[in-house]
Amino acid sequence: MKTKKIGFIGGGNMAHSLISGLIASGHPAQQIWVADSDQEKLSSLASSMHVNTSATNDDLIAQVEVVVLAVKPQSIAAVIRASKASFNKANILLVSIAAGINQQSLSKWLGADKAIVRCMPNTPALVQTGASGLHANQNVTEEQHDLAENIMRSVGIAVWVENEFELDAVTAVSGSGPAYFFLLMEAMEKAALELGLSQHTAQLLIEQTALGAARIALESSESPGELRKRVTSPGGTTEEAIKTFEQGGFTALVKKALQAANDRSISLSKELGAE
Ligand SMILES: NC(=O)C1=CN([C@@H]2O[C@H](COP(=O)(O)OP(=O)(O)OC[C@H]3O[C@@H](n4cnc5c(N)ncnc54)[C@H](O)[C@@H]3O)[C@@H](O)[C@H]2O)C=CC1
Ligand SMILES: O=C(O)[C@@H]1CCC=N1
Repeated sequence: MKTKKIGFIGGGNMAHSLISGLIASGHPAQQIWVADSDQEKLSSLASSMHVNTSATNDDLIAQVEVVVLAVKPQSIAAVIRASKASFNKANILLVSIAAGINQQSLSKWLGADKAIVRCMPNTPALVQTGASGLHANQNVTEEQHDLAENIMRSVGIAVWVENEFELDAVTAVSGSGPAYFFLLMEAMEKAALELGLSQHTAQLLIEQTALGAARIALESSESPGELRKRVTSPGGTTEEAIKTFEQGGFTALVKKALQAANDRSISLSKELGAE
């Protein structure tokens, strides 16, 4: 995998996370190409990460064996259509990370015989703690399947889903998921300031607590519910906080929020997909 040439069309937030993670995991920067219509962004990416840059998307496609399409969902159709001739190159694999753009649309724009992996990563790839869901179409060879998995594995965990619709749920759970935890951290920080802690102390305690909770959940065989009970002493402080969360409809609200993200992934595919 280390010898594979990987190209990123779009060098924004998610490409930055993936490229940083790839380099940190040992993938040579010289084997990575980036193209971005924003020249300033491209230059800053090249100088901070020492990756190759391509003047155009077509130049990039000519250089690499796998293209990770990392532009906004609204730009996917135009980007693929504009480079369709370049994508005709043999044995090229397209990995799309766009939310809500389905295999059917990608195949229509690119060609029904093309190898496509639809993937939903997340930004913790930046620190090699990413979580990705992947789905391959029928044209993806075993080697390409392993290649896509290896790229995502080098920046975290990678899970294949059998049914493509599961990627809408993956998007709602882990694609958008980091933002939910950040929202909770933001809210906790505001509350901590009101309780009299300094910003520095509050931030330090909250970040370490989030890390500790995630590590215990990962390393323990107990469920989050059981782990929560271990913190919750009868008649104690946690019980009061949990009661307050539930009185405010916390669990129901989380369900509603994830459903909304899942539904947005589906509606994006209708709004932006090929007819
Ligand atoms: N940000 C996130 O947490 C996640 C994002 N995604 C998906 O990743 C994709 C990219 O998202 P972000 O990185 O957040 O967006 P972004 O806006 O930070 O990056 C997109 C980049 O594409 C460039 N671009 C636009 N048109 C282009 C073109 N024609 N050719 C080459 N480059 C072009 C822009 O200049 C920009 O640098 C989206 O489709 C999104 O759904 C998936 C998982 C998580
Ligand atoms: O918000 C979005 O649409 C993208 C996809 C998952 C995370 N960010």
